[in-house]
Amino acid sequence: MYHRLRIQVIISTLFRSSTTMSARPFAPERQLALSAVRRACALTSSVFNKLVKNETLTKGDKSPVTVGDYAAQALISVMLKNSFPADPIVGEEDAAELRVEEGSVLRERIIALANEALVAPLVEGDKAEWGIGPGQEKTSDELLDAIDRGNHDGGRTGRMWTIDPIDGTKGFLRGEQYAVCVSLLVDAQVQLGIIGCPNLPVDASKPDGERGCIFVAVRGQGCQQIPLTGSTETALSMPAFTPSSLNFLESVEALHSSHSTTDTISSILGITRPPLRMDSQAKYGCLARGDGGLYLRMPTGVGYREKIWDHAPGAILVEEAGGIVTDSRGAPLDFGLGRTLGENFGVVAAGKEVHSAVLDAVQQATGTKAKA
Ligand SMILES: Nc1ncnc2c1ncn2[C@@H]1O[C@H](COP(=O)(O)O)[C@@H](O)[C@H]1OP(=O)(O)O
Ligand SMILES: [Mg+2]
Ligand SMILES: [Mg+2]
Ligand SMILES: [Mg+2]
Repeated sequence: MYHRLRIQVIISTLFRSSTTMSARPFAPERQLALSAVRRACALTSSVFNKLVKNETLTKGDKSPVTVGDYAAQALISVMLKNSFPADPIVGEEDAAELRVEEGSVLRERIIALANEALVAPLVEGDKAEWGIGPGQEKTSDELLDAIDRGNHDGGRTGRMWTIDPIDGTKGFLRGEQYAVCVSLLVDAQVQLGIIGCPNLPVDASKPDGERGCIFVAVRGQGCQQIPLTGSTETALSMPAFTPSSLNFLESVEALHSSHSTTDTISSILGITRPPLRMDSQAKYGCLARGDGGLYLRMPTGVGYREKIWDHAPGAILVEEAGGIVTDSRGAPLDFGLGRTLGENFGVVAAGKEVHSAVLDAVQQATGTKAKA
């Protein structure tokens, strides 16, 4: 009797844990991508500390970013290939320039950094079968091939990952905000988004407190924040804003998003609080947790096409935290057009309560026609 009961308890415990694991779509992808982003954040922080802070490479020199970009994309791509070998990747970087520089200091640095990140000891949640941990070095050719696996053209159907190994390069060089960004698209819909922000305060009300957060969202499973150095997950949901309590999140770089257009929109909406300017997709994470009520990205001119890796991870964070993300005409962002979002009509991300008022204001400010 005692044995039967014990067996039943064991079976039901096993059943419960296996159903919770298998019942959650994209659980393996989430776990692996979290680990990859965490490792890539450690890599990029070490590039900053070793090469930028002590000015081994000057800030005017593009190479520290290049080293970090390539090495982080190689690392993430190797990890994705180990577990999901059939999934293509739309990554920002490609290795063409590195291939002609065999033996160069730059290339050797990149290989060493990627391998250092791959062989770092396993932490909670990591699995050796992901091809990480001691002894898991890759050759130069394997790492260059991994970078080039990011050459996929994108498209309307099938599974594909996006990687932006360092988003917000200007912020990275200033020692301010930047982000490591990964997403999984299935038939052009974002199903998983992960953004690692090594320099972002864990709590916006404590700007001098602990720094380093990861934001993660799976479609239908909400948006969570996890400290970079821990595993405690905090569910995020956007607070309800009204125009009087709203403030903008926008790019630091006026070339990336028109500050003057947002100023006009701000006065149409009667917003009095100053904008919160920061680089990178950290803005989407901050919006999801309520540090600001509205992220606007208004084109500064014709010609620039937004890239899918610059918006797919962020968009799902905001949607899963209860917000709405569209272009400035009210149309959904289309991640099925290829590597870019096609024609660029900006981005409007905001809470449900204010999104349509913002679209109206954008229409007034720019003379464009917003969809109902
Ligand atoms: N003219 C432009 N308009 C909008 N975004 C741009 C433009 N030029 C570069 N970007 C991209 O903006 C992102 C950073 O945005 P933010 O200002 O919000 O931090 C980067 O991915 C950067 O791409 P890239 O990595 O190729 O430089
Ligand atoms: Mg980017
Ligand atoms: Mg980038
Ligand atoms: Mg770039």
